[in-house]
Amino acid sequence: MTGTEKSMYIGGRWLPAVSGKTRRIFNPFNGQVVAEVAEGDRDDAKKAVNAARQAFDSGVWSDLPAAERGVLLYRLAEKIAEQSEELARLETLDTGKTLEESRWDMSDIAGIFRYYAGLADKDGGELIDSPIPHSESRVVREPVGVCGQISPWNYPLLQAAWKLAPALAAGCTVVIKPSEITPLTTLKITELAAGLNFPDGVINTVLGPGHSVGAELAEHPLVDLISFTGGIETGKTIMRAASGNVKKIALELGGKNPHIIFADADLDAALEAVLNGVFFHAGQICSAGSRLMIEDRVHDRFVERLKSRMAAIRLGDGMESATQMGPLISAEHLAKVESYMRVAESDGARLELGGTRPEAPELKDGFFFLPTLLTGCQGDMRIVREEVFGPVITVETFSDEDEVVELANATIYGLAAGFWTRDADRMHRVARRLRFGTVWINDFNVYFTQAPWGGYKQSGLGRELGRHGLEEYTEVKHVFHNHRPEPPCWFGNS
Ligand SMILES: NC(=O)c1ccc[n+]([C@@H]2O[C@H](COP(=O)([O-])OP(=O)(O)OC[C@H]3O[C@@H](n4cnc5c(N)ncnc54)[C@H](O)[C@@H]3O)[C@@H](O)[C@H]2O)c1
Ligand SMILES: C[N+](C)(C)CC=O
Repeated sequence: MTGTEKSMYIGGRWLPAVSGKTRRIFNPFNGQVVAEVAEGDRDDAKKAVNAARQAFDSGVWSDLPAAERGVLLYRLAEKIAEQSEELARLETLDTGKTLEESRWDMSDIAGIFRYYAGLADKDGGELIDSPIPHSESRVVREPVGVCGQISPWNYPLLQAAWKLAPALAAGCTVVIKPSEITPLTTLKITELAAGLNFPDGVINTVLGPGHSVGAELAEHPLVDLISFTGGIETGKTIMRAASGNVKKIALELGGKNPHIIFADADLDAALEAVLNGVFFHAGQICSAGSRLMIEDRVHDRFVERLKSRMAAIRLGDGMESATQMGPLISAEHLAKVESYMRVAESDGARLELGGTRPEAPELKDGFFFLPTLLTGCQGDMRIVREEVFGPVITVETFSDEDEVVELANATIYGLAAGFWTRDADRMHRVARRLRFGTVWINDFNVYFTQAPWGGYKQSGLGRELGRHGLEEYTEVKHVFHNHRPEPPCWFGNS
């Protein structure tokens, strides 16, 4: 690690925490310390907000022609692409996910910055057909202002990029806070950005816990928008905190995502999608298809095949090319996933596979949990209703379309859902009826920069990615210009 990677970046300077505290960052594969970083608190967050406020109000970024902002974002994208292998390795060290997954993320991330670099100058506003003679009516989009951005540990840099790129393209200034346990790649791209000509105070990176640094960003009266990705309960806390100055809020929260297999589906392709849908990053994905719903006519056959494929998944060090699934993020999270096995058992679910930590001696120092399959599940079981965020699949059966749509929609979540069928009419019917922000037909867990991402119901507010992701960071202003003002005489003549 270099000196700068240990500090926070505030107002164009690398700074230690005001308190002088630091935090150790661990590799979830073996529990070894991989870095030590500054551990900020509310004072550091306040400094960063003030720097972002000053930069925004000075117009040094927001008044720049959007095309020029785009050029800088494009340069940052190129730096990310050049350094993608180092970034991917850092992400794997920090999260335990396989290097192959981290490489995909990094390639996506460079693309996200390129996309918003290109979009920055594409919205020149809109002329409205004014009903008032001799007047002009225009609608323009302007940057919201200072944005607090809080990201989670499962996709540290990807989720940060979904926030940073559109906010900067829109002309906002930002204070980003990565998860306290996975700050390394966010620090690294801050370093890359610092090497370019972003004006001081436009990008500020603060480190530290959610309950202090994150809470300060959510509460601070000089922050105009808070964008958060993480758990539902934290999202609710942030909504409450943001109400003090009626901040704009963007929330990307959890999911419990149905993956529906109709009997007429291409079952070979569906089986692969079920595996990808849950066992990427050991199931620590907001859109994991952990709630599998199989039509009863094909249930037994599908479950047997799934079980044997799951049993063959190779666990190990994300850095090794043979590894297919890495560890969970931490000992605490492992304990939480494990505790769900007792919940499942008392709910009456049948354990078909896994359900414990692996016994292999080479995995003993990591936070591993075996790929786990639970059958005989019902929609009202806690194991089906709650987000486990681990390598765990629950299986329910159904016998017709109405039944499965009703069951799938009976959840507080609404992030994503997918279904497999060869029936074209059913594709339209079911896609329309599922109440989720993303619906996949004959696929699962597909997301890309050009299409919006976000949740219905308690899975969130607002959208990231695509043009919608840029609009989140703008205010809409109506400018009315009367070219021939005449006295209205409403109150008589003077
Ligand atoms: N919808 C999506 O696109 C999406 C993407 C990734 C992750 N997620 C969700 O994220 C969750 C896992 O991430 P996590 O465990 O890091 O979530 P988390 O809610 O515990 O933490 C997320 C971030 O919020 C901060 N935080 C915690 N308490 C805070 C508070 N009181 N005020 C302000 N900030 C606070 C944390 O420090 C961290 O940076 C899962 O529920 C997952 O589904 C959703
Ligand atoms: C949004 N996504 C799928 C990249 C990560 C969710 O945890």
